[in-house]
Amino acid sequence: MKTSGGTDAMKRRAGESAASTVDDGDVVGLGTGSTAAHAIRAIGERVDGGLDVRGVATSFASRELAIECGIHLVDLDEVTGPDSAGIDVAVDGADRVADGDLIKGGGGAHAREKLVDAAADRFLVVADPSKETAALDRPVPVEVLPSGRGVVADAVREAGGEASLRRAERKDGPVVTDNGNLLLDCAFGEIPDPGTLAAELADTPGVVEHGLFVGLADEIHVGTAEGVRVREV
Ligand SMILES: O=C(CO)[C@H](O)[C@H](O)COP(=O)(O)O
Repeated sequence: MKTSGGTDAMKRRAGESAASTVDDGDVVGLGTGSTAAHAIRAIGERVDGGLDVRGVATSFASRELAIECGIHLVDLDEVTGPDSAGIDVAVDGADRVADGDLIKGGGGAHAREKLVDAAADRFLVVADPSKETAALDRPVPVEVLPSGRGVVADAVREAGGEASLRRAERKDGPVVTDNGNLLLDCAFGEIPDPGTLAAELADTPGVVEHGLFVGLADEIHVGTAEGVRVREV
């Protein structure tokens, strides 16, 4: 995604701030998107300087970037489950941040992002100030089984929303996720009770994962023109 130099600098500050908290020996969840990419590059620079970490990618894109940055990668199932190392910290971006709750999935990677971010001991959100709003107010990306898109769209309408299939920009047809599924962007207007909507979406047959991240974030790092604001939630 193309951003202005100013916004990109703010995203970079947020990414670098979160990357600076990674410790030697950590297993690190590597988020997706332009802000998370700054964090991945900053972790890569620390790896060049001798930091020993293992990364868990949340998407094809974050995997490619991590490889380019020299970060040793492991699969999620190598570090989770009984007697496993676990994930020490995950760093990921967001499309909206309100009261510590998030809308994610602008890049269509929220299913794997949620797996990794929720499994981490510490989940650090990295954002620029445009992502902060009083209420979650943009369409919620919902990954659906391809054959279930009509069923899910009907359920979204019954819940008071409107679902639109995300279409690809450079091909005729829909966006297909890294998991081979489709995406519905579901507009509900302002979401007064994200927890209730999250539970409703999760209960809908055909939904693989939705982009509401409720109560998962531990710290929000917001890059600004002056520096970085860090807030625990
Ligand atoms: O959820 C995401 C991808 O699924 C991204 O983290 C989110 O879209 C933010 O992206 P960016 O940092 O480029 O603004």
